[in-house]
Amino acid sequence: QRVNNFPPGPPALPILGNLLQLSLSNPLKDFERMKNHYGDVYSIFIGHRPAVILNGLKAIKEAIITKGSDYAGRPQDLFVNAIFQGKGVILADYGTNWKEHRRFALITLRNFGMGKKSMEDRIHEEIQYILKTLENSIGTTISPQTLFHNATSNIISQVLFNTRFEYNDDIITVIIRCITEITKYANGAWATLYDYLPMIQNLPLPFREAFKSHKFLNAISTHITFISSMVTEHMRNRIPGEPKDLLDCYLDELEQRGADSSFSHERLIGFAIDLYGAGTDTTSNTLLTGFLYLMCYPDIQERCQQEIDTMLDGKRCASFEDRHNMPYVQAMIHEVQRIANIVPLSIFHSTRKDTELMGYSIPRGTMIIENLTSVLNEEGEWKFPHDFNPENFLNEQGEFVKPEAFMPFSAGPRMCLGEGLARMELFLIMVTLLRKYKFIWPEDAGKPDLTLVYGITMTTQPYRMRSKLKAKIAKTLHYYAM
Ligand code: HEM
Repeated sequence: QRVNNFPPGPPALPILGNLLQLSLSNPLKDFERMKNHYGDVYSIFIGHRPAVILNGLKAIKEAIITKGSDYAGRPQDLFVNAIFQGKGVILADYGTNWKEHRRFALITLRNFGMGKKSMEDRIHEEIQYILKTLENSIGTTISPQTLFHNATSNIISQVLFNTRFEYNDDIITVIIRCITEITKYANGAWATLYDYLPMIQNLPLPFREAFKSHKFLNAISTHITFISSMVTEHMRNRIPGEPKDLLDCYLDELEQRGADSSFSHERLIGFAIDLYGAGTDTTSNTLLTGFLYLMCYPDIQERCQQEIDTMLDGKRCASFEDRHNMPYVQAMIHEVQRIANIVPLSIFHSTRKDTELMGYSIPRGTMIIENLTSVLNEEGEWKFPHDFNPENFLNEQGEFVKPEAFMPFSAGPRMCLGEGLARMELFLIMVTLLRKYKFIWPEDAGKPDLTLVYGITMTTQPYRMRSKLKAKIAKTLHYYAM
């Protein structure tokens, strides 16, 4: 039963709630259908538990920005909580642990060079490996999935562990596969069933055994083992007071704070798992969507390249500051992020007290699902809500403008804390690659399929791409080989 003045929604069945009205493999269309029927704020029942779905800029803004503190909790009784046990920052509920770890992450990432030269250097170093891989693929086609996942994983790995891995390294290949599986399984059919019907956790064998040996749990335990080994290695080899990476900084902080803070070795593992996973899968999937669209829209690719060539003329490499002189490229990258819709339902929030939204009453502890998809393609907020068109981010003078409805990183107190790093990576990687290569959809690859695959993060269908040295670059190759 919906309590008085609770947002409306479809009638729910006993035990199952609205389970039968949602596709377990991709509920995005069902959410949109319900929005058209019940309005921007509606509710569904996940088993016996109510959840409120927020759609559109107005409702989402009121909740997570205007009343941000009321909506900044995280549900603590989902499948993913049972697995990760609230040790990191992403799933941690509002409170001292989350606040201290979030603050520490933001400060440390900034000190490691967010917006500063050193982070740019690290990203440029990794770009050299991407360029080498592309160089070796000339005359043939490559699958960019592994390439971009390896590159973004190495960038965050440098920040966390001061380590990078070769692209054919066996360990990292497994770890990246685990991360991509986790983001698909964590809100896939199995996890959703567990959340809808928590009683399945207590069913007798062999069901539980089958569940325990499921690929998802294997992926998580491999990932945890990898991060734990990194932490152990840092504890053994670090020089106190001389941090080389974020793990060292954390261990220094732990020593200074002593036993009664929220910092601990165990929490460090959860924290590093979160940053590593969130830092890898999101940025790489955005790049994958970006290059797929640039191949499908060669005119947009070419216009970006013209701007890049003009603005970087005589410069050895791009710097993040250059974005201010490249309105079209900026617009293209933001448009890629809008279309890529990387985290379509954000990470679920929860209310911290009884509150209100658009006239409805929302009790404390209600699960809140921010439907970011509904804002990123909201009619009335975009010039071309359903097309890929960088004009969505350009004003009549051709200047770059960022509409309020651009929120792929969400907003408010729980907003993505890796935004700065992600934006720098996207800009430097896309600009450097587009400066040197033209990307072409292989003639024998059939028609490109732009349908994205649903998960906590959206991914493209696997595809192959052909890269060709740009004519101007081909002539001056020696310059870049320096
Ligand atoms: C294009 C890239 C990225 C996108 C689209 C993205 C998007 C998001 C979104 C939508 C959230 C949920 C915010 C909320 O609950 O309201 C989030 C949270 C988070 N992201 Fe990102 N992210 C990206 C890159 C990164 C990177 C590179 C890192 C690591 C440095 C990172 C670390 C995190 C963390 C730790 C949280 C949890 C914040 C909290 O609960 O306080 N993300 N991100």
